Amino acid sequence: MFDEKGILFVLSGPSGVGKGTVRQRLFEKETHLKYSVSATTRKKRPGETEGVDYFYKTKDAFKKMIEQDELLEYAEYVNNYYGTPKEYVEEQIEKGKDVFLEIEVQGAMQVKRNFPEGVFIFLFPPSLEELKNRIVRRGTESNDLVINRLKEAKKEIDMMSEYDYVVVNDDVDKAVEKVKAIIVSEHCKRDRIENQYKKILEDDTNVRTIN
Ligand SMILES: Nc1ncnc2c1ncn2[C@@H]1O[C@H](COP(=O)(O)OP(=O)(O)OP(=O)(O)O)[C@@H](O)[C@H]1O
Ligand SMILES: Nc1nc2c(ncn2[C@@H]2O[C@H](COP(=O)(O)O)[C@@H](O)[C@H]2O)c(=O)[nH]1
Repeated sequence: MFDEKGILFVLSGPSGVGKGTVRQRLFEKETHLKYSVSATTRKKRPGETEGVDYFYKTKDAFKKMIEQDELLEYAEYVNNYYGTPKEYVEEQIEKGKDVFLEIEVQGAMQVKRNFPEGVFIFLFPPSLEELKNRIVRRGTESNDLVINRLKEAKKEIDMMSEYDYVVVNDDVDKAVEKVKAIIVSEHCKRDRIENQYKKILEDDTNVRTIN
């Protein structure tokens, strides 16, 4: 009702916790959200599509994006670069659209520094064992890479207190409902703080007479 700018929602958490799964289910229900497709230097996995899952870049092309200040944030994660193209996010927020980022923790902390009005949600695994099982079951990483991702996971979980919200992903539907509730709650908050209420306080025309 009162919002002019959109809200930036940042979902992060360790690899394999279910960020992509929760995000996909959320987008089936919350069609107003805009997903920011990241750039990465990692190789395309079977079933992934350029421009839908990621913009796949060489290391040189990625470094050029950094030099030209095209990224809102970026991080080196398990020997690859990942980053959020800035222009799309800024355009959508200006147009009043809510933007959703699904990124790892180092990048989320950069966004928090540069865009503190964002909303930061940490997706938490039921246990480290279940996290490991999920990455292994997904079958996209070699055993060495699973171990590297789990080592990163412990560092990432240590940063959890920096987030506005923590959602445990034991059940996907329940986790999605919680993220939806966060979105509604943040809109209610912003409606109150946008200072638009001053227009109502200054408008005397409706309180003088009936008809
Ligand atoms: N609540 C859940 N219960 C059981 N399995 C789940 C749950 N959520 C996700 N999974 C499964 O766990 C695996 C990892 O999920 P997903 O790929 O969404 O994680 P991610 O956090 O996006 O990982 P990455 O950061 O590596 O991209 C997938 O096989 C997915 O089907
Ligand atoms: N800092 C950023 N992290 C990102 C971005 N896009 C994705 N990611 C995260 O990287 C890891 C690994 O992803 P995977 O697709 O190789 O499994 C995962 O935690 C993603 O959420 C980004 O733009 N910036």
